[in-house]
Formats: sequence, structure tokens, C-alpha cells
Amino acid sequence: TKSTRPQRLLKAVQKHSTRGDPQSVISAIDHFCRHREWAMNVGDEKGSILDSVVSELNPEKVLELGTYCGYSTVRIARLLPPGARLITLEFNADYAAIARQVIAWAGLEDKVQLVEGASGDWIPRMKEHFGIETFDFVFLDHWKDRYLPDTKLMEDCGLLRKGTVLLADNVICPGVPDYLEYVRNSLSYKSCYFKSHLEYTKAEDGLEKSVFLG
Ligand SMILES: Cc1ccc(Cc2cc(O)c(O)c(C(=O)NC/C=C/[C@H]3O[C@@H](n4cnc5c(N)ncnc54)[C@H](O)[C@@H]3O)c2)cc1
Ligand SMILES: [Mg+2]
Repeated sequence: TKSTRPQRLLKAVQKHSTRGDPQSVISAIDHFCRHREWAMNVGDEKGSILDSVVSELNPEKVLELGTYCGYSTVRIARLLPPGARLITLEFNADYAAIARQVIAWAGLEDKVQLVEGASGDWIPRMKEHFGIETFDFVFLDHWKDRYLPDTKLMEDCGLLRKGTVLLADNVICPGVPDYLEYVRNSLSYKSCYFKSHLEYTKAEDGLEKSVFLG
């Protein structure tokens, strides 16, 4: 039977990158998406902005919503200090299976916990199941109509603390108008927009960085 795009992306990683070398995995995926098949990874341009936000923050506890093939998981985890942990949620079993192999190939499985399930089910269980008090950094890149409800759910579950940084992908394309309106107008957030482009294209897109003020 015909392979899927994530399966072909994984093959490209295994063929064109070095096991245990996260940067080569990132470059292999970007090359595949630019020259073979576009895929909805945050990409190299927005990825550099993601890198700078993570490097500046040096987070211990990270949550990623929407793993897909694990590209941004690898980008974030490669920058985390020893002992830091990234929990990434993915409810599509096929994507989760590919992402696990990409993360393992990059040699980052010790820093990453991929949880197969829906954000709405797992956010309320973070404390009792993973012993998480609060997150230092959250990367939102899942279905766009879930950004706002999941942000409110994280607030309600006490998972955000003064200074927690939320970074949201695709705030222009596909766009997340309800989420943007919320974080830009709420007194509980200090928000700013990083203008960029939709991965591997010339279309405008960007990341919204929102600091929770408590
Ligand atoms: C019009 C238009 C269409 C597409 C684009 C291009 C474009 C560019 C982008 O960077 C994009 O991120 C997207 C995009 O749609 N991303 C959605 C990403 C979902 C992944 O997350 C998973 N997931 C979704 N909801 C949940 C959930 N609750 N709990 C756990 N996992 C979830 C899914 O299983 C997928 O693994 C699209 C641009 C413009
Ligand atoms: Mg995205």
C-alpha cells in the first residue's frame, strides 16, 4: 500500500541525517519539505525564532501541544539543559509512531515524553500523572480551534505561573483569531508578535509570544 507523508519524512531523516545529531535531523526534514513534499512543521525560519525564545528562557518544564512528526519537539529538546523535560501531546497514533522514531533518531528520547492522547484530556492530568506543578514554556501548534480552550484549561488547572511563556505557531496562517484577541487583550498576558513566513513558503505567518502575568 502507498506510504504516508510522515512515513516518507521519517525515511528521509534516516537516509539523510546522522543518528544522535539533532541539527542534522532538523536540516534533513527542512530539505525534504522544501525540495520533496511540504509538511506542516514550524520550519527553519519560524524555528529560529522558537530557538531564540527557548534559549533565552532555559525552561525546565516544557509542554508542546501537537507533536505531528516531532520536528519542533527535536528543535526544542536539543536546547534544553540536562534534567529539563518536554512533554508533547499527540492524539493521532500514526503521527505519534513516526514522531517517536524521529525523536529517538535524534537521540533525545531521555528529555522527551510523547503522550498519545488529546490535550483536553491530558492537561487536567498533568499534576497527578506527571508530577508537574507548573510549566515554564508551552508551544502551541495543534488544531487552531484548540489554542484558546486549552490555554483557558491550563489556567484553570493552575499549570501557568507568573512568567510562563506561551509561544503559538500560525497566528496568521491558518490563523487563530479568538486566541490572539484573548492573549492581546487579557490583563493576565503580555503579548508580542514575531512576524515571519508560513514554513517553506513566502506567505506571511508568525508566532505570538505571550507571558502569563499571574
Ligand atoms: C488554510 C491553511 C491550511 C493549512 C495551512 C498550513 C498549516 C501550517 C501549520 O504550521 C500548521 O500547524 C497547520 C495545522 O493545521 N496544524 C494542526 C496540527 C495538528 C497536529 O496536532 C495534532 N493535534 C491536533 N489537535 C490535538 C489535540 N487536541 N491533542 C493532541 N494532538 C492534537 C494532530 O494530530 C496533528 O499532528 C497548518 C495553512 C493555511
Ligand atoms: Mg504550525
